[in-house]
Amino acid sequence: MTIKVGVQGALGQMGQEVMKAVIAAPDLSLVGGCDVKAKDSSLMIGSIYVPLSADPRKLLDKTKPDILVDFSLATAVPQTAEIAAKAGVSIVIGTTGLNPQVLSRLEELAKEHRIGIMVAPNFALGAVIMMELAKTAAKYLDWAEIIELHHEKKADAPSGTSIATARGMAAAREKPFESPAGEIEHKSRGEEFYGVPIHSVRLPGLVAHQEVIFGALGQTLTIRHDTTSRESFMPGVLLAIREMASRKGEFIFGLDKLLGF
Ligand SMILES: NC(=O)C1=CN([C@@H]2O[C@H](COP(=O)(O)OP(=O)(O)OC[C@H]3O[C@@H](n4cnc5c(N)ncnc54)[C@H](OP(=O)(O)O)[C@@H]3O)[C@@H](O)[C@H]2O)C=CC1
Ligand SMILES: O=C(O)C1=N[C@H](C(=O)O)C[C@H](O)C1
Repeated sequence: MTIKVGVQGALGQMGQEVMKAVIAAPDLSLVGGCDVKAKDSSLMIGSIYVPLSADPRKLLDKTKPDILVDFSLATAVPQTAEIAAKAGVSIVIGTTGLNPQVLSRLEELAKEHRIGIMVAPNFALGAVIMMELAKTAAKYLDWAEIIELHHEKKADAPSGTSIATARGMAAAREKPFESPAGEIEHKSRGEEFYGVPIHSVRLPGLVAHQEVIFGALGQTLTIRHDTTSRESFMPGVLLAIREMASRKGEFIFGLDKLLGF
């Protein structure tokens, strides 16, 4: 059976990549795109006309997707999710910067409306492995900091990946990470999440990169992941679409859950 897919944030960097990947997948059908700057019209991708709208309600009514993939802006997600859930459409969300209240509401929506909802801060396999390796290292090494580096157009900071990494690292330990004794709050020391300082770099020329650096007596361990192209996210996004189409009533956070980690 073909899974019908709509894309929110369709005119953005990720949205365009997702639409290409969906068109290329034989078991998926791209039925439409939605974006704040779209006019009610259509977009030609290769030889396919994709209906576009600025209004997710209109798009869902007109194109009736099974799944809506969202790569837009954190502030857009709550409203889009309510609309999709009421229409019985499952949702795969890559948008980062969602706060815990929004995540809880998404969990409720999945159950209330018997739809699948997945939120993943990073769909690249290498990034998921980096997060898993960081959890392992965090069990043994007492000092850690994260540096995340992204393109200059990124809206949120720190990245969703870095916050999820810090959360996983802290959960893997029995005690908090160490930090310098009597440290004064210097702005340049980054912002702490789950006891791990995170430093954000934004520069043209970068795509998405992260280093998790552990320290111990006489040694450091650096785990680094580099995204050099947004194609890296597509196998993960397609896996999530295929899985969430049939996981009615389930809320899943993180691609690791679908990869059996
Ligand atoms: N989970 C993952 O693996 C990944 C997640 N991301 C995340 O995905 C999101 C998008 O990234 P990226 O594609 O680079 O960003 P872009 O800014 O390129 O794309 C976002 C698109 O959404 C549009 N948009 C903004 N507000 C709304 C709204 N209210 N309704 C509909 N569309 C809206 C933007 O329009 P406008 O330009 O006018 O604002 C833009 O066209 C970010 O949160 C990013 O962190 C990115 C890469 C991988
Ligand atoms: O905005 C991006 O580009 C990315 N955002 C995600 C994040 O915030 O972690 C995933 C990846 O780092 C690319």
